[in-house]
Amino acid sequence: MLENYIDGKWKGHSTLTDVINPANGEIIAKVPLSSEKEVDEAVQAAKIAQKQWAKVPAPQRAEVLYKVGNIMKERKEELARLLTLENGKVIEEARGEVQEGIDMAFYMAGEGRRLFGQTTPAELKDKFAMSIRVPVGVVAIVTPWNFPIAIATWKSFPAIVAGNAVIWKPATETPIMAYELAKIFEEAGLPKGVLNVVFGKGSIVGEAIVQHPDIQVVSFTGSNEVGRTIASECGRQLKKVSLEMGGKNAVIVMDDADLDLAVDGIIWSAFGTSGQRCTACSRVIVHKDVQKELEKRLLEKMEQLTIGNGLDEQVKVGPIINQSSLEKIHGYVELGKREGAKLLAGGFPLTENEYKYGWFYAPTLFTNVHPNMRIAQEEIFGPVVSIISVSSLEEAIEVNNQVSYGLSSSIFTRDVNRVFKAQRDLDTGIVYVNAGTIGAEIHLPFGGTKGTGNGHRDSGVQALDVFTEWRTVYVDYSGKLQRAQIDIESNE
Ligand SMILES: NC(=O)c1ccc[n+]([C@@H]2O[C@H](COP(=O)([O-])OP(=O)(O)OC[C@H]3O[C@@H](n4cnc5c(N)ncnc54)[C@H](O)[C@@H]3O)[C@@H](O)[C@H]2O)c1
Repeated sequence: MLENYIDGKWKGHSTLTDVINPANGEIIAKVPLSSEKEVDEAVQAAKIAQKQWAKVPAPQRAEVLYKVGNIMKERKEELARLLTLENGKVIEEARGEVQEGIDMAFYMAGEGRRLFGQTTPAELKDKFAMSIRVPVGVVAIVTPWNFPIAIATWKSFPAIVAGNAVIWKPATETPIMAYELAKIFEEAGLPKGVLNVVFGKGSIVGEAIVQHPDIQVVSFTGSNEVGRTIASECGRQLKKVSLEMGGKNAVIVMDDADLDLAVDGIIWSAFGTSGQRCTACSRVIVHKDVQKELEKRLLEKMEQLTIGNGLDEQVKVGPIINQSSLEKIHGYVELGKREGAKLLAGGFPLTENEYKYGWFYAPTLFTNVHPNMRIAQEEIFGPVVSIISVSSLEEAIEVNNQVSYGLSSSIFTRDVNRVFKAQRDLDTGIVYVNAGTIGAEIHLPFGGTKGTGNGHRDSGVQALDVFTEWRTVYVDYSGKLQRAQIDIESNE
C-alpha cells in the first residue's frame, strides 16, 4: 500500500486504486487517489520548508543529491526490477533508466558548486554589476508513466539543488518509482517539506496543482492534449510553465547509408520500450533507391524480436502500458489500412497463450505511406512504423518537418555535406546522425520545437532556467548617489 509523502511524513489515504503489472495483469500495489486537500497540505509544508532550504548554501544542498545518487547506485538492480514490474519496459532498459537518474543526481550535485551567474562591467565608476540565479519558490512537477524515474530526476534534482521545494504528482500507472525515490530522499536526509509526493488523478490532483496560487512553476511532461490545458490555465494565472510533450519522430535513410546500421537504429528506436517513448521512431523516410532493400532487412530483423515479460533477459519488446493504450494503437493500425497504407508486418494485439493476461502488440510496419496520412502525422505511442519514400535529401527534410511535433530526428548517410545540411534544416530539438531517434544523455538539453514544447528544456544546465529566476544586483561602492540612465557626465 503506497502513501503520500507530505511534510516529511508518510500519509495513507482511504481512497485507493490498483497498480497493475502490464505484462500479466497482476495487482502489484495500491496507490492513493488524493484530493485538493492533500495538494494544499503539501504546498503549505513546502512554503515553510523552502524558505529555510533556500538559505542552505548550494554546495550543502548538493550533498543530499550525492547521497541520493549513491543510494540509487546501491539499489540499482532492485529499482530496475520494480520499474519493469510497474511499467513493463524490458529489464535492460529499466537498468538504463535508473542509471540516468543516478547520473542526473551526480551531475546536478555538481551544479551545487556552480549555479553560475554572470558578472559584467557597470557603466559607472565604483559600481559592480552581476546577475545571479535565485530559486523560484514552490514548484510542481507532473510526470508521465513511460519514464517514471528518469523524467522525475530531470526535473526534481535541478529544482532541489537550486533551492526550491517540490510538489510531485507522478502518473497513477507508475507510482512505485515515485514512492521509492521519496524514500531515498528521506534516507539521504532531505529536510521535511522540500519534496512532497501527492498521488492521484490528473483531473483532480494535477488540476489542483496547476490552479494552486502558491505554486510558482509547473514543469509538465506528458501528452500534447493535457499540456495545452495546463498551459492555458498557467497562462491565465501568469504562472511559469515548462511543457515537454509528444513526438512524431523520423529516421531518414539516404541512398548512401549503411543499411544494416540504419536497420539496427530503426529497430531499436521504433520497438524499444514498445514504441512508448516520446522520441520513438514512428516514421522512416527512405530514399526510393534503397527502399525495397531496407524493407527486406527490416522485416528480417523484426522476425527476430522476442516479445514478452520484460523481466526475462531475452525479451526485447515488453507490453503496452494498459488496455486503453492498446486499443488506441490498434485503432491507428485500422485507420492506416483504411487510409491505404500497405501493412507489411504485425497489425494486431497479441492475445494468445503467454500474452493473454497482459497487453502486448505485434511490432508493426506499414509501407506506401503518404506523409499526410494520419498515421504519419499523429503520435501513436506504440510499436508502429510508417515507411515514406522520397527522392532527395531536401524532400526528406521537408517531410520530416511536415508534422506538428518537433522532438527528435535522425539521418543515416555517409556524406558529410548531407549531415551538416540536415542538422541545420531538421526542425527538431534533437538530431542524431547515424543513430536512431532515441538515447538522450542527461547533461544535454532535452526537448523539442513546435507542438512538442514551449521552448523550455529538461536536463542539461538548461533545466535550471525553469527552476530559477535571474536576479540582477548592482552594488555601488562610490559612497555617493550615482545616477544611471542619465548622461554619464552628469555624475562627474
Ligand atoms: N517530450 C518529453 O520529454 C516526453 C517524455 C516522455 C513522455 N512524453 C509524452 O507523454 C505522453 C505519454 O504520457 P502520459 O500518457 O502519462 O501523458 P498524460 O498527458 O496523459 O499524463 C501526464 C501526467 O499529467 C497528468 N495529468 C493528466 N491530466 C491532467 C490535468 N488535467 N492537469 C494536470 N495534470 C494532468 C497525468 O496524471 C500524468 O501524471 C506521450 O505523449 C509522450 O510523448 C513526452
